[in-house]
Amino acid sequence: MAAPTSSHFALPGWKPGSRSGLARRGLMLVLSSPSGAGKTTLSRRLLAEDDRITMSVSVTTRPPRPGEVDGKDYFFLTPDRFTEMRDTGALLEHATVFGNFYGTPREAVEEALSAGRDVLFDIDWQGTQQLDQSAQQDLVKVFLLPPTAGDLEKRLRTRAQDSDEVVHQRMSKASDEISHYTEYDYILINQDVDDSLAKLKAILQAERLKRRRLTGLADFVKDLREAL
Ligand SMILES: Nc1ncnc2c1ncn2[C@@H]1O[C@H](COP(=O)(O)OP(=O)(O)OP(=O)(O)O)[C@@H](O)[C@H]1O
Ligand SMILES: Nc1nc2c(ncn2[C@@H]2O[C@H](COP(=O)(O)O)[C@@H](O)[C@H]2O)c(=O)[nH]1
Repeated sequence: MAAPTSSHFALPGWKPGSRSGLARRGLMLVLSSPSGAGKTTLSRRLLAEDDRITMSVSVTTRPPRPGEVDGKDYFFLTPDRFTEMRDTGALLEHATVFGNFYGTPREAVEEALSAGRDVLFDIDWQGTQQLDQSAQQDLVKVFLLPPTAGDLEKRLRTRAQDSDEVVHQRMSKASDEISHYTEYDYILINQDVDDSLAKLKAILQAERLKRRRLTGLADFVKDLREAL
């Protein structure tokens, strides 16, 4: 496992390779919300400010929006290719959302986690339920709410990347999506992006310090106690 590089989980006295080195398996930070509440916006900000978290790039059969880049925003697949990945177990979770297929490629996530990196997911409640069954201990689930229904519609419209029909379809599903908020650990009302980002970073920092996530802690404490 890679040596920890941040003071967030390197205790005082930690030296690379030393017995008291603390490492941890990465955690899986899930963001869900009704469409347009701000997951993509917050994810980009978090990724720009935290170099220990990696985005899970989903596969989808939805067509690219203007400006979206294949391999960065999504891997855009044909339905046949998506089905092949799903049927060969290459997806950690998958769901049909707004009539398109979406899924999380397994390999990249497993590699990142075992290297001690955290992974950020922008997925819906169906995918979150599936991850909860397979990776409950690693999962941190955050649900974003818009401040008002009017704000949500305005955000979908000002994003200006979807047709009126698509905006209408997404608004009509928002209430159902929101009904799943009770399945999440944390709720952020995304009024102000800077404020939401600060809260998201605080959640991440606290979750990284959870005792059960730290490997090597028992040895560290043993060494410490022996030296007393
Ligand atoms: N706190 C905020 N205040 C005002 N506008 C916001 C806020 N957060 C995001 N937005 C804007 O709302 C629009 C939708 O945001 P974004 O694309 O991040 O939503 P999303 O949850 O990722 O949507 P989807 O589920 O459809 O992918 C964007 O134009 C974004 O700039
Ligand atoms: N279960 C999954 N849901 C996903 C995945 N990737 C994205 N999504 C969710 O789909 C909707 C629509 O996204 P959009 O980019 O078309 O606006 C949104 O709720 C995403 O969170 C995935 O891999 N699995």
